[in-house]
Amino acid sequence: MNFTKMHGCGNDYVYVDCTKGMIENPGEISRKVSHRHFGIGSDGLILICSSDVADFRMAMYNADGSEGAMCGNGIRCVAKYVYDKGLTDKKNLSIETKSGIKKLELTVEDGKVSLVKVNMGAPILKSKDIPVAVDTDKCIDADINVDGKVYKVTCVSMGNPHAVTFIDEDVNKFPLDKIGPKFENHPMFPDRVNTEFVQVLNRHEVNMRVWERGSGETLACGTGTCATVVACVLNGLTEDEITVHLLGGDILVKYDRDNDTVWMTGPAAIAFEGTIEI
Ligand SMILES: N[C@@H](CCC[C@H](N)C(=O)O)C(=O)O
Repeated sequence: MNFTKMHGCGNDYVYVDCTKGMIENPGEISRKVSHRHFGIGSDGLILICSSDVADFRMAMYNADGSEGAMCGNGIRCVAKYVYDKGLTDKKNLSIETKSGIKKLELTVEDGKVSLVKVNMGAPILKSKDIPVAVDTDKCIDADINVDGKVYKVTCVSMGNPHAVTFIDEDVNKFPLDKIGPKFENHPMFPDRVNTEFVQVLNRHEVNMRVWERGSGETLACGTGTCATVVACVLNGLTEDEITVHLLGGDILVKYDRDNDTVWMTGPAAIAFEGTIEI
């Protein structure tokens, strides 16, 4: 199988061009290629497919083989892949995902995509649609007891479920590997959850670390940055356009409340290419 290893702010996936034919058992292949010691090493697998309703279709799988409906860093990399490799010459693309069709604007420098702006659509706030098992219509600044400690969470779906947790301490010192899995598998989240731990720096910047459903700690999460900015705005903590600092780089997110639309802008990069026997 030919592959291209790409990343958006260090959130790395193995990308496979399936425009001429699908691969079988993508979940199993994702588990295999993602392994950092016995595989290629990645946060999961992303398939680039043809679409009947958009320019391309993206299918994404986490490192544990589960399928995700949307991937913010992944969709920017798909845009770079199809443009840089000449599968399209369009700088305005539509990409079908399991959470709908997303529109993207590509910035091209020296013939290569450097930055991608994505219309991520409207955030989903209704508890039952995220899903979050609480008896309130929305889950904003709600208490959650994890490992004997009460945290405040705001839950948002950007096509996939996120629990945004604001913390006062230095996010880099937070014991994510211990607490992250407890959020992911907490009974409040029937489909498991991606959790963002967020330290607000000022009204224009936050630091964020993420524990992703199905992949563990990653260096960045695009949908997670969008959920974070929506949560920041809903809790009155920041302006509606802010920079999210992640372990792997920065992403700019704007929550346009008037049009109930989230915009995400960030980089996409190719790390290396190769062939693997599967
Ligand atoms: N890294 C992603 C999100 C990937 C999917 C997630 N782990 C899930 O299961 O929902 C991003 O950049 O958005």
